[in-house]
Amino acid sequence: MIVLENIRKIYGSGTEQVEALKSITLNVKKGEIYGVVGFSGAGKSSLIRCVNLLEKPASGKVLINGVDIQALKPSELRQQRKKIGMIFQQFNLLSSKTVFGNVAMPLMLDRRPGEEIKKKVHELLTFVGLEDKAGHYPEQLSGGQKQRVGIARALATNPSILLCDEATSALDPETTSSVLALLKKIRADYGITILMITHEMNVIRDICDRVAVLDDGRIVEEESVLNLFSNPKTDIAKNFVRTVLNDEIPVSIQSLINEQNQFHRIYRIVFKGEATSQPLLSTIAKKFRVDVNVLHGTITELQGVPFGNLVVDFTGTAEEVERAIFYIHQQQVWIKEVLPNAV
Ligand SMILES: Nc1ncnc2c1ncn2[C@@H]1O[C@H](COP(=O)(O)OP(=O)(O)OP(=O)(O)O)[C@@H](O)[C@H]1O
Repeated sequence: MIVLENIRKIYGSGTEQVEALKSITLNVKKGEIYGVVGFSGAGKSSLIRCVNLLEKPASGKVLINGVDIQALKPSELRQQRKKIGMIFQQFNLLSSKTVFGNVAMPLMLDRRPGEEIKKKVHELLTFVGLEDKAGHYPEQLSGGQKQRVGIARALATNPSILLCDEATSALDPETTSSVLALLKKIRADYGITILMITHEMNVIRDICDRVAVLDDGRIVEEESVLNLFSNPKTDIAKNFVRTVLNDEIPVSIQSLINEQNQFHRIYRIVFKGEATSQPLLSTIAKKFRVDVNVLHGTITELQGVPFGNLVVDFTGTAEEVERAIFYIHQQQVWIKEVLPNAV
């Protein structure tokens, strides 16, 4: 659906040159919600703007539905761009136009008949829940309402792709949730493929299927959201995951970790999906001669799948603890000993 092949983006020239994207390759599938997360300056805006050629790559290919859009004539590119909607952090609404006028704008530029425009704008405003705000001006709207207008406008030309440029970064948490729910509905109702850039890992957790971690112009990790959250590999991905899943072990527990011995050992257990509903720890306590004590943990939901991260203290003979650990491995549950200074 969206394929980027070895995209490089360079700003400036000579000694002032900045290589914002260093050979980016990614493939967003039809109907997918794909997130790119990175800190400020990582290259997120450059990346998303290369998808509709608002920025021209220095080299590499951009394929949309198999079409190399850099090879299109200007008129063909204009047609192609109608299939790629975009929403922005600062909404980019025209303050001199009403809500109706803003949503109608792409259709007017496309010279559609007035009746068709009226019908379509009404349909879109109903879809985003703003049918009663058609005559209002942007300054009379809240941030969340402005973004809904931005979304309605982006959908006006029936795009197959929606690009979201930090679409919720200017919104409070509750409004963010409602805008994310609307984006999910767009995918469900219209089958639109969504590519979003964000620095907020909670956005990735709540809505994306897959995620790429961008650092200094490179994708350093790409995974399903479930896999990235359960087993981030790079330090930067670990830091992003920590911003929403607090898996750091509290200082009060650190001393217990340092005092571990062969009868008293501490493990981190990561449960995914069905494993979270199994009474694993009570089974262990019954099946083996070990005491199990949960020291710390969180349980959340990722992509509709329950996900748990627990720090557990096992007490028993070394042999019994090993048997219990072996049993946990057999249940397809991830478990690893927490060693002093390795938390
Ligand atoms: N027009 C420009 N001219 C020169 N350098 C630029 C330009 N736009 C971006 N850059 C540089 O390219 C790099 C990537 O910037 P980009 O805006 O893509 O990152 P970002 O991850 O979106 O950051 P932020 O979240 O702060 O917007 C940065 O070093 C930035 O300074």
